[in-house]
Amino acid sequence: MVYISKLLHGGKPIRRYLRNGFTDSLRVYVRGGTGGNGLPKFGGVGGQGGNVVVVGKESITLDDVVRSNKSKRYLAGNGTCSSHNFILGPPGESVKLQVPVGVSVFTDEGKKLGEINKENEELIIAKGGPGGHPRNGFLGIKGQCYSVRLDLKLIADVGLVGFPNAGKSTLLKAISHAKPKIANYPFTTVRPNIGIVTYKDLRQISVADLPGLIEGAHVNRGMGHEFLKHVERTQLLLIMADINGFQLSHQYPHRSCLDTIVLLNKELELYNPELLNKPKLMVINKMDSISGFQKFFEIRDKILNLGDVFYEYPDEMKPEKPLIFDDVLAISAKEGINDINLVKEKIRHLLDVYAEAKKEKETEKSEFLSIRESLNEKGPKLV
Ligand SMILES: Nc1nc2c(ncn2[C@@H]2O[C@H](COP(=O)(O)OP(=O)(O)OP(=O)(O)O)[C@@H](O)[C@H]2O)c(=O)[nH]1
Repeated sequence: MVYISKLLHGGKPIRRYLRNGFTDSLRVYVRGGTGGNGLPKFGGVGGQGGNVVVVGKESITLDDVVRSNKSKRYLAGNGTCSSHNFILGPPGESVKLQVPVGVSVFTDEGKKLGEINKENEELIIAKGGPGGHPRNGFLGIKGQCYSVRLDLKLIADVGLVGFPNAGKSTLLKAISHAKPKIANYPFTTVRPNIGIVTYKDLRQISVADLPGLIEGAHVNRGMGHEFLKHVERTQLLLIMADINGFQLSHQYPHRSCLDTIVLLNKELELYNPELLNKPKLMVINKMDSISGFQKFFEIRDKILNLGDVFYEYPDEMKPEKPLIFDDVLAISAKEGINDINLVKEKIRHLLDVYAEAKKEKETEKSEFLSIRESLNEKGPKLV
């Protein structure tokens, strides 16, 4: 079975967090080793303290990291002091901490130490101290020590974003084999769900369904922006809205479908304006509702030229830059079997078109570089 799933996924193992529930943040304590003391009498230099290094692994989750070391402390070995037998003290042993691919490492002050994007990629997160030598009075120096946060961002191809109750989980269930929780109340989805969409030619595309966003998410209303980090690495944003709009409860105003799209535009922009540059597919759901199509045709052009309607909104709701969609689809995730196929095909088409464009751009860039290199070789020599 594992072999078959590996085969279907193009020979690569399917990331474990794509199959299971997962922890997406973990705090651990790390300490680099202390350098060994030098030997003044002979000018001996102490060994360097070992480092704490994170190493990327596709096949593990942050839960595995906890299970493998419940203390969550990673202490590298100290360097050996210089001695008669070893004038240059041997270095301390480095500690390797395996983490899932997609992890970024931050200090408690929020400084980013780096990220792991590939299998076996390594990053030193706590350096060992130098050994004692003449310039530091032959006294070994302590290594770096602090707590760090391992922050996992999903690496899914498509990210589903929308207000609560828009039907994101229903769509995910319909297009993939995922089994998300579906209910007629907001915030049914409290953590990201991942589904794998399989096409007839066995190509597989991963889709992440994120908890619903609401207006004011940037000030932590609803689930806040916490989950938006997971769409940063997706290639395509699938933005979903309910044709009937959304109302959190009776105390809150009812927002029309167009309002929710403008508000999503605003929240995405406040989180990270670069998200607006990603390819985007707009899906309007619940078209089986009464006068669904009539409502859709009233707003279709406005969705495609979103910037033109901003003047109708108060300043606090107005985004700086409009979302520009590659396409707008009107579907019923619950009733429309053909609609589901249409969404699947559209996702595939857009991913293929953008992958092709990216490839062409890279080829152009490398051709340009090689032309420049050859011109440099043959061009007039500047003295
Ligand atoms: N009429 C109709 N109802 C739908 C459709 N799609 C989803 N629903 C219903 O809308 C409700 C919310 O659906 P979900 O899929 O849980 O919505 P969600 O966007 O994942 O919601 P959160 O988890 O709160 O973010 C459920 O009662 C669904 O049955 C549709 O196409 N038509």
